[in-house]
Amino acid sequence: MRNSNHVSSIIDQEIIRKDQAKGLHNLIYVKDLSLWHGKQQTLKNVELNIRDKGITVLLGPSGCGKTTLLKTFNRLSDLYPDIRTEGSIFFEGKDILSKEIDVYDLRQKMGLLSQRPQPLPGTIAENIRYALKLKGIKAKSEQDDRIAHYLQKVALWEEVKDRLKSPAGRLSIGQQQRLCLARGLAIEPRVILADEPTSALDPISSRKIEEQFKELSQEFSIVLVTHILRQAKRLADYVAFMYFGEVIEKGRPDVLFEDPKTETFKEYLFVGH
Ligand SMILES: Nc1ncnc2c1ncn2[C@@H]1O[C@H](COP(=O)(O)OP(=O)(O)OP(=O)(O)O)[C@@H](O)[C@H]1O
Repeated sequence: MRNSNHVSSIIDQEIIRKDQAKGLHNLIYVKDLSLWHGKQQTLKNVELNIRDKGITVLLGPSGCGKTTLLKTFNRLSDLYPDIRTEGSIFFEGKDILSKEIDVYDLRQKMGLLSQRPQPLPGTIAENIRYALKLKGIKAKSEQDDRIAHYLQKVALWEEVKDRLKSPAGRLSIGQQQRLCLARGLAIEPRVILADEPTSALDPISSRKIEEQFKELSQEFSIVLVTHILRQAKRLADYVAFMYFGEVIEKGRPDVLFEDPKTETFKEYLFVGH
């Protein structure tokens, strides 16, 4: 990852001051971000602000770089040795691409919900208890209270309260995804990064996840990757449309969907993915 220094946070403070003067509250600022996988450039000069609270949707056809962008937010991109970046991502006054960043801390603040639910081996309760232990919550009674709290928060409590000690793997895929969301919330993130979180789910389970996202967006910033146009229309407070590694249109959904500027986005809307 690229090196950076305190100049980043000075720039960040200036941008924040300007935004606040305009009544905007942004949490993440992506500035001129480019990313290469080896020789292939996957992200090209991305400029994007992620709102503080609400749902920012990264929309676009397969292979346009949505997941890659999402993974740079919690530095999961570090896992690939041939990745090189230029540009910055400002979050809480720091450039998260800089070497000085505590990646462990960053990943706690930027929780990731992946396409396929990935429950831990063990029981339903243990899945959340694990996250609570990571947060340093040791007392069993407090852990139990919080397990109930987070399962309620994802509307799973009524379905599982009598079988908390049964294996998480026995839940339906939709329930597993809500359990993973509850486990992520137990870490108390600031941002929820969701990579096509409903793609493995049936329509009813998908709708439940969408409802949870709407509720959670009052409290958290959610960055949602999807290529489903209808889902973007249902959920987005802000949309970035990506194409071949570039953000080519962005803005409020009412404006963006009603008045697309580029032929590419018009065609995407017309085909209606
Ligand atoms: N680890 C990697 N090594 C090399 N190339 C990669 C790697 N990860 C992604 N790519 C390439 O980067 C490009 C963007 O992929 P990415 O997964 O970010 O797209 P996407 O918009 O999320 O697509 P989808 O909707 O299909 O998941 C693709 O050309 C992909 O092949």
